[in-house]
Amino acid sequence: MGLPVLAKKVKKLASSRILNLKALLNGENSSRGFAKFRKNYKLKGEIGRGGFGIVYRAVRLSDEMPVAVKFIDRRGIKEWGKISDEQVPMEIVMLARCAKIEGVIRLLEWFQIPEGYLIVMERPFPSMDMFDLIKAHGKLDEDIAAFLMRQIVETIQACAEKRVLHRDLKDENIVIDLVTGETKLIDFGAATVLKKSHYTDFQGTRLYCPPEWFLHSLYLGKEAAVWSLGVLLYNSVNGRLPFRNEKDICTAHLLGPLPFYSPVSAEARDLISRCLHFDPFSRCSLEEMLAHPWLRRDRPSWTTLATRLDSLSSPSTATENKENIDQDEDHSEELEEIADWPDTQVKERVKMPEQTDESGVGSSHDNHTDAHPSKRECRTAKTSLLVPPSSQEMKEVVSAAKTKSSLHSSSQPIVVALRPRRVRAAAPDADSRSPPVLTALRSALSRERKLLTKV
Ligand SMILES: Nc1ncnc2c1ncn2[C@@H]1O[C@H](COP(=O)(O)OP(=O)(O)OP(=O)(O)O)[C@@H](O)[C@H]1O
Repeated sequence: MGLPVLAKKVKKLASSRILNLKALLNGENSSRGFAKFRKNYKLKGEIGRGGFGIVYRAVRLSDEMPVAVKFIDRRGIKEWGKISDEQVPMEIVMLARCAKIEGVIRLLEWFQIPEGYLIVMERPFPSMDMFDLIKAHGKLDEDIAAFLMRQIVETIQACAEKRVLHRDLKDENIVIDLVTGETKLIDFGAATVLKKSHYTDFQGTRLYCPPEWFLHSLYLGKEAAVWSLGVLLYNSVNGRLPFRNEKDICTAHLLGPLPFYSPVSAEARDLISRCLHFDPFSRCSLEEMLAHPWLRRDRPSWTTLATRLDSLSSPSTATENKENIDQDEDHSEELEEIADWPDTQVKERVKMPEQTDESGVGSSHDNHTDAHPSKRECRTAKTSLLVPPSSQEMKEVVSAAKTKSSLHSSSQPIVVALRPRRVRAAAPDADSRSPPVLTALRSALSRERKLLTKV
């Protein structure tokens, strides 16, 4: 059985198992951990899901605080750690270590149930993840990208000081508070203790992964993080990822500078190229990133930037993305009985299998130039099922790319990267022409007004 087929089967299996947990959450199999959870929180709809977990929107009953609840399946937990002598998933240990870091989502508490763990986190309201923000606008205005990136780099640096390495930096894992513009790093499912020596395991997202992993099956923590930040930055200002697969990641440097598909300032290009340096020892450091003029430059406030976001939204993108904003309308009655939901109504963030060759190596023809973006909208987000290519395969790729680079004409774009696609249930919407950020803010304000009148 080929790897992609195997990966699909495992994901399908995991996903069908996760769906059965709706029954568990409604008390049919209720355990002590969950009974305690039910007493304090009210579960609402689903926000997203990955290979071994689902994230739900919920509220804390004592003060109506919006929270997010992540269920992680015990069988998908790869690394464990300890908190006061209790064995818990590393995800919880790492989140707890970062509790005081502004740019990291705040862990409120966790519950153990026989099937896994429920992690309760703060949920900025209204919020949107960076993937949805980029998707809503095609790409980000450089002021907005820099405003967000500066916070993200500072957060990664603060995590490093706590000896936490996130290992899955990507647009989907950055939640943006739409009122303040603050970024919150989420999903510490691949995180581990930051060490000085190299790592030989990886569970993050492969399109954000540095070449040394594919070439040598090892990487250094901070150097790999800087690479991922470079991918994120390129993605923000371009609206697409720089690399399509491992082959692109390992050989793009042989083919000249990365192509840009929209006007991007020389300063931004410079920072991107410093982060995406093939040699990890020549890559810039986190400190150098923060000292770079593109990140240091004074930028307008979030209030100004948010209006720019709205004026950029076309009615169609606004319609498509309005549903992705966490608006927290009170659907509590209909959402309480999650088990009754037909699966088609669940707002899915299903990861589609990538349509390029999965291993990314050894393909006989390179299709950088003849790529049809429409054919490659999908990607597999997690690399957990990815086996590193053999060194023989990589040698073939590198030698093929060297031959190609001598033939390469600079007038041809060499990398056509894909935008990931997520499947979502379409929601009927009366106010579909409002730009998403504005609509979310309006709804937040009206909710606040309602609360004030109650008082
Ligand atoms: N605390 C939060 N506040 C708001 N939204 C959140 C929060 N946590 C998660 N989300 C939303 O849920 C989505 C999935 O969360 P998360 O990445 O933690 O799940 P996952 O199961 O690990 O997914 P993946 O397998 O893709 O990494 C995020 O992209 C984000 O949009």
